[in-house]
Amino acid sequence: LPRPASTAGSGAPLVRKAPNTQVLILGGGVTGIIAARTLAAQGIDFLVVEARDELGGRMRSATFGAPNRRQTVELGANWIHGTQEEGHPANPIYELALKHTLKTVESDAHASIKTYDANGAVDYLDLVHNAMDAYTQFTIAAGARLPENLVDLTARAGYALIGQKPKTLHEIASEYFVFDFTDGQSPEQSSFLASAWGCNFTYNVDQGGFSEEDLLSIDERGFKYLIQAEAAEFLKPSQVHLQTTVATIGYSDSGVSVTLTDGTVLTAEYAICTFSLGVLQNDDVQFHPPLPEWKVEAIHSMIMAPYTKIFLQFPQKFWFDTEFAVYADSERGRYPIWQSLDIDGFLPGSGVIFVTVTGDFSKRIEAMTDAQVQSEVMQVLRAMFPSVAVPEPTAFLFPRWFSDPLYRGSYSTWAPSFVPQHVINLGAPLGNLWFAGEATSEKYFGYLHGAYFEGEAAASQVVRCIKGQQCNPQPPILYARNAFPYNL
Ligand SMILES: Cc1cc2nc3c(=O)[nH]c(=O)nc-3n(C[C@H](O)[C@H](O)[C@H](O)COP(=O)(O)OP(=O)(O)OC[C@H]3O[C@@H](n4cnc5c(N)ncnc54)[C@H](O)[C@@H]3O)c2cc1C
Repeated sequence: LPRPASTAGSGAPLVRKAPNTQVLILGGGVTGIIAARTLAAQGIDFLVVEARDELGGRMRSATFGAPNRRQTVELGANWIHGTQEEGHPANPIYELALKHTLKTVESDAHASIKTYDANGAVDYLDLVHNAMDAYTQFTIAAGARLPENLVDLTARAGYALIGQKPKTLHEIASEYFVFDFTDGQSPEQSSFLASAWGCNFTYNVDQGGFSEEDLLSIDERGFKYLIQAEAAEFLKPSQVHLQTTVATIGYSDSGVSVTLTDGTVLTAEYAICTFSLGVLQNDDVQFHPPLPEWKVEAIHSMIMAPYTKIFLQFPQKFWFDTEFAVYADSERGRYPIWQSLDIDGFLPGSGVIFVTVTGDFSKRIEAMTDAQVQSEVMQVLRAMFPSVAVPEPTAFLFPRWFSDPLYRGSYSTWAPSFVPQHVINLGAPLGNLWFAGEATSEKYFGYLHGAYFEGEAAASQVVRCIKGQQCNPQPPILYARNAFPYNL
């Protein structure tokens, strides 16, 4: 919308009251775009407000590499986790990928692995496979607790219950590959129950999951293309404001008023806030009135896990021919998981390899300079390949999700103290302000498909409210209480 010139410089906030805009969608990631599509299908007017200069949110790609060897790499989401088995429901992200002819390749974290430690290549693949089997036992043990209504525990306690106590560096690195590399946090920090069902609801067809297949996007248009192409089918230019950052959100039972960082005020009957859990935790956006205690408790009882990929390009490939490599350091989680893009079927000849770090280690390195991180990474690579004269990389890229005020981390995971009441409260609306995002998904938190389903669900509820149909959001639970009191 054009900025009214008359009030410029007067000091008074500009009020852009978009005529007929009934719903403001705050954030243009998967949740926001699918919410917008749901409203568009019902003929409801809306406006998407997004701080960045493109849609996609945490589906974010970059062009990386030396000038004559540029490649598209995925800084954020890269996999479609679970596709479809015949006769079973499909992952909606997989359906979008098919619809928009996204180029993907099957990714095999179960078989295409090589193992290393500080002395170079050492074969402890049997331990990696043991860790995979242990995780299956872990999910079964967690599943058995649900019908009994047994309390949640840390994933570490869950592992102990199945007798799994990794001790050697190789065992610890193997556990990391299976656990932290997915959950983005350590077993000490994560929920036993939710880690298990998060896996089952996506991968286990018997539990309503999609399939065990993972696809990796290698599309040069970027993984984000699938959501941008979907948006292009229905989104009119007047229905989206890019490079528009929300500073405050005011809410009541009769409407929502959003103040942008330039002072402009947007008003609407309803709003759907899709900002990440990390943004909500970090007070990057202010709420008026301040969020009630039950909302604050829910927001801070979940974890926004940092998951960071560090990309390197070399003139020549000198590393493994598998897709993955696990590196066991004396410090758990120190540059442990390596992925090669320079393999057949992926991006052969690209010279690109990347390493992923998670959790507290990821936070630690975000505070360091690129040069310091590169030096640590190179130390590890040289330890993994002692007989190779490993050169300095020709390109290096290290995105900092945790310090980015638009994300403040990579994706949500459940802490053991995050109870069912909290997930209801995280998604519960405040007056006409609704909340949706991957984090509000009980079954699929953390995933793109979780974001998809939450955007669709929140917008469907808002449609019902607008149309005057029965629209009863689950009311918040003002006090999440213990079933059994402490006896102090
Ligand atoms: C490194 C990484 C790897 C991942 N890997 C995978 C994977 O392989 N597979 C998978 O399924 N999932 C993966 N995920 C998770 C997945 O990306 C998310 O679950 C999903 O993209 C979340 O979508 P969303 O719309 O809920 O949130 P977001 O994508 O965060 O969308 C929210 C939008 O709000 C905008 N915004 C924030 N603050 C403001 C503001 N103040 N004003 C205006 N706009 C604002 C943001 O720019 C963003 O576009 C990964 C995430 C990361 C970061």
